[in-house]
Amino acid sequence: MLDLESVDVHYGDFQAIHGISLTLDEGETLAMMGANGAGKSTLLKAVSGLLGASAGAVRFGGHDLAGTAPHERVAAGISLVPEGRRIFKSLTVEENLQVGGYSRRPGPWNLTSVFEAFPLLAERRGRIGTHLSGGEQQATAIGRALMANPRLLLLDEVSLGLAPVVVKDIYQALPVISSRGTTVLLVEQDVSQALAVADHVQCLLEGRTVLEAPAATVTRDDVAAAYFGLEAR
Ligand SMILES: Nc1ncnc2c1ncn2[C@@H]1O[C@H](COP(=O)(O)OP(=O)(O)OP(=O)(O)O)[C@@H](O)[C@H]1O
Repeated sequence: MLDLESVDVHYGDFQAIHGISLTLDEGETLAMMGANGAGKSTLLKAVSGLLGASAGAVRFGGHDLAGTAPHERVAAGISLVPEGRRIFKSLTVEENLQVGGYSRRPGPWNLTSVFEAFPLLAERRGRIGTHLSGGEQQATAIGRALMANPRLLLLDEVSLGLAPVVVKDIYQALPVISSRGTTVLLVEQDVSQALAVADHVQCLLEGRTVLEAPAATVTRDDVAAAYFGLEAR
């Protein structure tokens, strides 16, 4: 479904991504890991179209996305949940979800299925954004992206700044999301959570891939070593 081939990304003269390749099949979950500044968010921006690749190719369903604007990528089935839980704070949970479904594709996601994936949201459906906890805001942001019925969901650091018990709640939804056929590319610094939900993991160091493997074959120590550039595989 998603295929990156030797992608470079620059911010002006600064090269943040160096020749990254990855493949992600339909229904799979890939966790992208790495320390702060490794290039994870930059990579998600190159897939969602917020940044262009300066070399290499980003293909979605076999089509090269070069020159395709972010809103066209959303229409094609790519939805990004950016870092920072940017929901509409003056709207209720349900209104936020409805905004996400404004230009929806056909598919399994609607208010009922989002509330099934995130039972905590069902109880808060009439509550406005300012009165939600960090975890509830994060769940709303993910639910809002699902309402568009993406084929590929990009999640940037969903656990950032949340208490471990809340992170567990959010992560419980991921197998439900996958079971409905949605493909997920997630950026995550919480190694245990990432290994628990992902089919494949990829670890970046200074914009380069230093580890790429099926999640079941990787240990926390492998990832820690890759984070710090101690071992490549
Ligand atoms: N707007 C920008 N202009 C210039 N350089 C940038 C910009 N955004 C990010 N960078 C640089 O690109 C590199 C990769 O940043 P990126 O945000 O992708 O890393 P990350 O792995 O997502 O880290 P974090 O966990 O801190 O978000 C870093 O060296 C960062 O300083």
